[in-house]
Amino acid sequence: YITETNDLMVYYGDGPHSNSIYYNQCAPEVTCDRNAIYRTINGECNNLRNPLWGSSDTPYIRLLEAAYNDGDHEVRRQMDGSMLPRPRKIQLLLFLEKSRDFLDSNNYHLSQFGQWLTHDMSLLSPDFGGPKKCCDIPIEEINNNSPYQCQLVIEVPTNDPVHGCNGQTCMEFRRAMTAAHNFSCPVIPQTPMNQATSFIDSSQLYGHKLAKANSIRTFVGGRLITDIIDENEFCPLKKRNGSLLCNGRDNVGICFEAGDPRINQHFGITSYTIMFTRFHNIVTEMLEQINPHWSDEVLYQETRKFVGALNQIIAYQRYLPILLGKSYAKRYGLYLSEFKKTKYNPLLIPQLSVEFAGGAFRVPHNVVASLYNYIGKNYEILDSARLNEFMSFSDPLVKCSNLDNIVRGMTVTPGRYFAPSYNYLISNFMFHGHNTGDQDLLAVDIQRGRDVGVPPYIKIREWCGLPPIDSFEDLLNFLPFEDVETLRELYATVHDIDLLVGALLEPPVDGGTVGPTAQCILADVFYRTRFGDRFFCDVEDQPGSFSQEQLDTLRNLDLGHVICATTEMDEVPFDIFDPTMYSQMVKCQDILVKLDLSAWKEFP
Ligand code: HEM
Ligand SMILES: [Ca+2]
Repeated sequence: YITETNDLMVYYGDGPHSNSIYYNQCAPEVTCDRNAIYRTINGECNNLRNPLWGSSDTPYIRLLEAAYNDGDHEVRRQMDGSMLPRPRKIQLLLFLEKSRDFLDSNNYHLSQFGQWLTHDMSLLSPDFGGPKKCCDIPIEEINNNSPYQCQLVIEVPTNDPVHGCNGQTCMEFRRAMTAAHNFSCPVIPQTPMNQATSFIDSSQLYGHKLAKANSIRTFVGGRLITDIIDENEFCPLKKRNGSLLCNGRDNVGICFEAGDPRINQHFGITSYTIMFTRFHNIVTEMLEQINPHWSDEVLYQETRKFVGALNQIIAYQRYLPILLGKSYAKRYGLYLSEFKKTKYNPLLIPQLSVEFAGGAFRVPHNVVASLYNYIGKNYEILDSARLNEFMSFSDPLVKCSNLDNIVRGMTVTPGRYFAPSYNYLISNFMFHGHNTGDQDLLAVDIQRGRDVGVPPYIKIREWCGLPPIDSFEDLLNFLPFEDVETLRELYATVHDIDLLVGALLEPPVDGGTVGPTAQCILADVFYRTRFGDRFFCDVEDQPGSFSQEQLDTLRNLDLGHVICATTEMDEVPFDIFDPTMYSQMVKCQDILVKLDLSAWKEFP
């Protein structure tokens, strides 16, 4: 089940970790229309032999055996049988002192496009059943008999330098939904379920399931539903009550609906969803002008296909080279070429791995910056906001031109340099003001890895073919002495280190922003989501493949066109990830001429 394509290990679907039990015993029967020219909303029938591959509500695959103490769900132990170090303790000893923000040569769109892409591919949802608040259970009473959801709440030491003085002894954490617990499929060990479509198909905008997708369509002229506030178009408003993220705060008036439930998480992701919703409606109107005979359904699907392809192009042409390094991305088939189109491989399972969603793709949390600037038309700083205080709180976005000012700020402000740490605010006060209480994203990420049975760092490094590590001393080849000493203090042996901890400490690869272990796990998934996607933008000879002319149009578009078309900004950096201080600006009116859809004109 393993072949080598340019040295990259590719697991095929009949391998031992491909969840065949789920597909054979528990998954619904699906019949596919082989001639369908559009993707289904939930991703089914992309792979015609295994119609559920890549669709929403399917299990993540594992690259390696799950690491659980009891082979099912209990958090793994260290080699000497002792408990792993507490996640918050790891944050405090190893990372917190490095949590200041240094300026990067990329702007905020690097982190924001990254999160936007994550929400397209992965929704590893916590289980919100059981007790309302896990921290209501006294922390010393938590054990294996506690409600499943609450077994891994995060303990805050009493001498915590940040929270010790305010008396917070517990941070909320809920175990992930699994096939066995939440989808009545007896998969052992516990296997988390992906509620997103793993394909890069803009399902975070349109919905990962049909009912959601339909609920945000107007069914007129291909448009998505919007609400107008002060003459500007926003995602539709919904009631706060019952909404995952808006619910937990006082004084919140605005709560948006969109394809993905995380739209209200913070104003960066909210702004992106609003921009892409506006962009959909602009494109669909342009298509209607060119093809007045097209029905609502055709307009909607053609626009969805257009937007999905554009996001793939931004991901592979613009984002991945910065993340993984351009030469590596090219070498491993992750860069699109005009001359060599993507050849679809139906044997490749287009699922995300547990190691990716529960570990490696969280490393870029290290580029999330603490402060967001509102910047005006003349580049004056109007205001700035702490990220953590505006999580689940979109109200300020809809006032005056604030969305435009935030997006301008994200464009012209250098982002956070990829340091081996998360910023101080999300390390201590994430969701500040929310009724969950303050959280530590790094501790959550470490805990999530353990929750879903991610194997330890050294094992994964080895799987990646990196030089073997047998002792803490071996780590000195690439880690600073102090970090190795702290790791030695925290963990029983070098084989016990958590994936996220090791991957975050590794110095970045040449030309990229993540270390070699994260690079390898990310490459594995982005290879699958390209070559395992029958509707990938430049796949030829499938029903619904783009014409060469259409593809040429799409390839000339970028995130900058979306920003120009949907905000009041009248110029953007030539390279959209470069903050202006490093980059030349281009006028929106000049670049928007490229948004010319004549290649879509149909001659009846
Ligand atoms: C911009 C600010 C961001 C914030 C406030 C944020 C916050 C969060 C939170 C609260 C979670 C849930 C953690 C859990 O319960 O396990 C999460 C998950 C995750 N984040 Fe972020 N994140 C941000 C940006 C990013 C970026 C830039 C990336 C990567 C490029 C990223 C990748 C992920 C991934 C892969 C997950 C797991 C998602 C899933 O499968 O459900 N995030 N993030
Ligand atoms: Ca998707």
